[in-house]
Amino acid sequence: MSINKKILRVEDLRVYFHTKKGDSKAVDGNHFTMYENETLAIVGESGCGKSVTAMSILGLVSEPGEIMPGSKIIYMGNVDKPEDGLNLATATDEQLRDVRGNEISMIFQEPMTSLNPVFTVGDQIIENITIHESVSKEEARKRAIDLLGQVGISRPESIIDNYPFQLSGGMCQRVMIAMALSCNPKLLIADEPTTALDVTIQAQILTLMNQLKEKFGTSIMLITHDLGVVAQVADHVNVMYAGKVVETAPVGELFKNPKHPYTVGLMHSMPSLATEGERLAVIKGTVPNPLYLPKGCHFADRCPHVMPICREKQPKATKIASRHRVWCFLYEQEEVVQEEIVEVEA
Ligand SMILES: Nc1ncnc2c1ncn2[C@@H]1O[C@H](COP(=O)(O)OP(=O)(O)OP(=O)(O)O)[C@@H](O)[C@H]1O
Repeated sequence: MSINKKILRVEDLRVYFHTKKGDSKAVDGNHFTMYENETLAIVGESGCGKSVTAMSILGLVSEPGEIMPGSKIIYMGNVDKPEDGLNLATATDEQLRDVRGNEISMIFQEPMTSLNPVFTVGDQIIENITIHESVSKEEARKRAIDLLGQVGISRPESIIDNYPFQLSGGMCQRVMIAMALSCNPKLLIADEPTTALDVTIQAQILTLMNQLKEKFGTSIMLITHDLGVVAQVADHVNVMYAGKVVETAPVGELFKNPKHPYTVGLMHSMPSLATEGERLAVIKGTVPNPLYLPKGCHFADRCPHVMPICREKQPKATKIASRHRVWCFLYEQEEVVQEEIVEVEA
């Protein structure tokens, strides 16, 4: 199987919020790689660090948050030295501004609140285009109409002059996607882009995102807590728990052969995956407070297979199959390759 070009490599990403009570370790040692033309879903319960991971990539972590020294977020799109990449964790404000919007765009959960209510959708898309490129207003308007058409809005030449409140939630999310795509980003980060929409519109937006990925070769990071959404659109999945990726795998492989007890628990709590008549399982206990993370595996207190070693130290990555890794002591005893730094390749 040929693998696309790498676009982002995250190594040992730690993001701490320095609070009066101590350091809240929102992200605590994340590793992953993203590829062109691939949708990576980041899945996990509320508070596990999905959004903070995305904000760090965009350089949007603000005080009291800090991307800790040693963290690497290597972006390999259009940068001066693609072979070295640009470390977004240590980039200057100017470099970050340049990457944001031009190279990496983001769409958020609430399309209505992300759009400015006092400007027409056209004004907002046109402004986004003209900030990043030197094109005339007429040319930018033409592009905006074209983009609105591409995201499935009918009569784009009239909708362009509407205000956000004149459009439905699903239409607003399409406008947000058009805006995010207006500068041909290499990487699109979508943070729960469909949670505020009803189920039919959700499906349409997810299909649209997949079509756009194919068409533009964009790499998409999709943040969600919904495994149904993951199954529908992801190529690859990172399962996060309490600030860390605990399992990473191609989507088919993850659903067929989940390894981490947390991944298995998540799957058993998903209605469409439970066998008929089977009661939905709930993962007992709660996510640890990021102020007081345990010394060993963060999932130990909730794990049905917990062993003494799990409370003593953190597991390393174990290779299960091509691009499938798990961080769990259950598998460290198997004869498989273990790695300190994970470059998830074939
Ligand atoms: N400004 C802040 N100050 C202190 N802690 C913060 C701040 N922002 C986020 N956190 C903490 O970081 C942790 C991770 O939050 P994050 O929003 O990334 O979770 P998430 O997985 O995206 O959850 P959700 O699905 O609910 O959005 C949480 O424990 C949260 O309380």
